[in-house]
Amino acid sequence: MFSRLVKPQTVAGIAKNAQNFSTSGQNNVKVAVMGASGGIGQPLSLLLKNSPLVTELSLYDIVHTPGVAADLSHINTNSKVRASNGPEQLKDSLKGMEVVIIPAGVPRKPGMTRDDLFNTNASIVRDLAQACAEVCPKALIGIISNPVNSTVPIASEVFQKAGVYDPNRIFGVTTLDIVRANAFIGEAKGLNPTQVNIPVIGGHSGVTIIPLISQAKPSVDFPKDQLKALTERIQEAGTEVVKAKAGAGSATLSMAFAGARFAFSLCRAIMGESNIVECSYVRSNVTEAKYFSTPILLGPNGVQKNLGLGNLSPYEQDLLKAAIPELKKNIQKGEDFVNKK
Ligand SMILES: NC(=O)c1ccc[n+]([C@@H]2O[C@H](COP(=O)([O-])OP(=O)(O)OC[C@H]3O[C@@H](n4cnc5c(N)ncnc54)[C@H](O)[C@@H]3O)[C@@H](O)[C@H]2O)c1
Ligand SMILES: O=C(O)C[C@H](O)C(=O)O
Repeated sequence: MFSRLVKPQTVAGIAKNAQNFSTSGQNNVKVAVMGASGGIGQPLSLLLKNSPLVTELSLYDIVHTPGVAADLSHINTNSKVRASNGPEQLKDSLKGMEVVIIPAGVPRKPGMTRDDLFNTNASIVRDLAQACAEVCPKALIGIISNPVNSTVPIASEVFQKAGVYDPNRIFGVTTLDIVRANAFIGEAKGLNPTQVNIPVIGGHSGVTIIPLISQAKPSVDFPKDQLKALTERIQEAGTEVVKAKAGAGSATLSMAFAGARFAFSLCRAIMGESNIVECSYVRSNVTEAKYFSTPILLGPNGVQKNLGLGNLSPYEQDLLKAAIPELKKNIQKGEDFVNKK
C-alpha cells in the first residue's frame, strides 16, 4: 500500500526535478549543516551546494568551517554559503534556517557499537538542539549523529523542555539503510539499484534495522537462507564499512549521498511538492517504541502522515519483536540523559 507512493529517487534526479518546481510560491530553502567540516559534513555540503533547491547554505562546525565555506563558495551555483565557527557563532548559524541537518559528533572505530558513542555525542546533539530550539524552532531537523536511536529522543526532550516541541519536525536520518538495501538487493537480482525501493523500518543499529524485503518494489523473492543473509548484511552494513576503514572512521560518502537525498526530500516538501515519502525515525505510535522509523509522507510542516508498517511477513514480524526491547532501552537512555538530576 504505502510502497506504491515511494518513488525510487536519485540525488541528481531529485535536484533536476525540483529545478522549476514550486507550488507554494517558495522556490528555495535555507539549509544548515551542523558538523560541516567532518567526513560526512563536507561531501554533504558539496551535494547541497550543487542543488538548485538550496539558496542559503549555512555551515557550522567547531573547527575549519571558514576553509570549507571558502572552498564551496567558489562553485558557481545559486546558493550563498556562510561559515560559522565555534560555539560563539552557533546561534548565528541557525538564524532563518528552514532545514537543519546534524552530522556533528564522533564516528565509530572497529570493535565499537553505536551506543559506545553516546557519552561523547549525546551532549553535542543536546547543545545543538538547544540552539535550534531557541533560534529556529520551526525548522525541520534531520539528525545523523549516532546513536540515532537515542539522539532523536535527546533532541525531542530538549525541544519539549524549551516549550517548542513539534514531533512532526524532528527526524532521525535512516536513509542510508534504505540506500544500502536498494544497492544490495539490486545487485543480488541484477536490477538497476536506482529503480529498487526497499522500505527499512525500526531504528538505526543492528537488530533494530528491519528491512522489509517482502515489500520491495519491484517485488523480489529469495530462498530463506539468502533472505536471512541479505537482512543481516543490511543490519551490519555500517560495521562492514567501519571494519574496511580500519580505524579511519565510518561511512561518510554513502552517508552524504543518503543525507542529501533526505535533505532534498525535506526541501521539496517545504516547497509544496506532494507525494514525498521517506522512511525516517520519528516520534511514533505505530509500535510500543516511542520512536520508530516507518515510511513518512512529508509535507511543508514535516510529518504529514505516518504510513505505518504495511503487511509484514512472518520473518519480518520476528525481526520486529527482536527490535523493540533494544529500541525502548536506547530511547529511555536518551530521555534520561536530558532529564537527569
Ligand atoms: N545516521 C547514519 O546513518 C550515520 C551514518 C554515518 C555516520 N553517522 C554518524 O555521523 C557522525 C559524524 O560522522 P563523521 O564521519 O562525519 O565524523 P567526523 O569526525 O569526520 O566529523 C564530525 C564533525 O563534527 C564536528 N563536531 C564535533 N563536535 C561538534 C559540535 N559540538 N558542534 C558542531 N560540530 C561538532 C567535528 O569537528 C567534525 O568536523 C558520527 O556520530 C557517526 O556515527 C551516522
Ligand atoms: O556504522 C556506523 O557507525 C555509522 C553509521 O551508523 C552507518 O550505518 O554507517
